[in-house]
Amino acid sequence: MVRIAVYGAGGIGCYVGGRLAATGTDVVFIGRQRLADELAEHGLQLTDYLGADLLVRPVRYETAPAAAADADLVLVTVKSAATEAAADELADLLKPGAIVVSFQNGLRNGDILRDRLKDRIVLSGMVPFNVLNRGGGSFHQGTAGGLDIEEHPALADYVDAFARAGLPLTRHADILPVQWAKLLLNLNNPVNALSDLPLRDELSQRDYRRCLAVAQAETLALLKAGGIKPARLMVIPPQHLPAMLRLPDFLYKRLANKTLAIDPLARTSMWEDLRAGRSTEVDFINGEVVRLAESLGRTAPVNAKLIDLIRAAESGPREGWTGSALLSELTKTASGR
Ligand SMILES: NC(=O)C1=CN([C@@H]2O[C@H](COP(=O)(O)OP(=O)(O)OC[C@H]3O[C@@H](n4cnc5c(N)ncnc54)[C@H](OP(=O)(O)O)[C@@H]3O)[C@@H](O)[C@H]2O)C=CC1
Ligand SMILES: CC(C)(CO)C(=O)C(=O)O
Repeated sequence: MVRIAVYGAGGIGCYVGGRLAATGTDVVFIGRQRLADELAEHGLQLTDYLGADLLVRPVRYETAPAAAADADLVLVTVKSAATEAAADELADLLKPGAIVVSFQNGLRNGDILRDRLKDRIVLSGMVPFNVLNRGGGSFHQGTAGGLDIEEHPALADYVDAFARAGLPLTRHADILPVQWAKLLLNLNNPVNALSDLPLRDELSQRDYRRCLAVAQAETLALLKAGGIKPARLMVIPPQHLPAMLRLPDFLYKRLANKTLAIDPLARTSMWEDLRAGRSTEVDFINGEVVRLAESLGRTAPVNAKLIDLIRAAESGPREGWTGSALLSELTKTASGR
């Protein structure tokens, strides 16, 4: 039987690993003592937007990296800033030929792992859905989706386990367009974190959506200039996202109800980071847009401004931004005022 290790088992790791464990796969979770204690006390409870409710108990949750030593497949689910350290911890431990998958946001985590984990198969993956850590060992999937992953023949041994877990793997010959498409959606992370609202409430307000639209429009123009075509992850093609976001509320809601089920609990991972007083992944999301712009001899003022605002929020509490105040800040920036 294959053994799977989840390295950095927080929101995504506990949820994905938990769904696998709930359907009979051998999973070891590796992460922090506070979660080890929570799961020892309560077990791992997994709920989703469709009403699923699973309890996994007992859970093998370890805090020492060595617990990954005999894994055939390692799912890396630390936040992006922790990837280098995780890779260094795993480098001398993992079996040669072990498969390591980055199920993280951003574009660079796979490369960071690949550089440090020679003789292993390193693949990039993408998690399209939202997971909320509700505390007490309870994790909630708030939006729809399976898992996307870079194609490799060695994945054949795992496809059934993920399908059984209700998280089927969609395999891609080229994952970069998928990662860029996800990054376009993650441009909402700073807007959501600054709004201090649940995702659904935030997206139901046109001014916040217009903030996201200006960040996406800036990014789409740069992708076009750079010859990068983001994949289509939703019914709406990526190029049409800003226009959809700018629709008046009643039209947007009508369209969103048909295409995008978000439950009222969902928040972004960046909101969770700000709330917990951690540094965020803004440099791995909006920072990629700024770097793309620089590589093309251009600028990305809206994304650069969002980075500045998140940095300020990381260094101290502040009331949530209203949509109109944030929009005026971003449009002032975009027009160079
Ligand atoms: N949450 C979501 O809804 C989604 C998240 N993602 C992406 O998935 C990735 C994971 O996010 P998420 O699960 O929310 O993050 P979490 O912070 O919830 O989980 C990561 C966990 O890893 C722990 N950790 C960090 N470094 C190590 C290490 N060296 N060894 C062991 N444990 C470690 C962290 O502890 P500590 O905090 O103490 O460092 C934390 O508990 C991110 O890239 C995120 O953007 C993608 C889609 C949706
Ligand atoms: C699923 C999504 C887009 C929003 O929750 C996300 O990736 C995140 O929170 O980081």
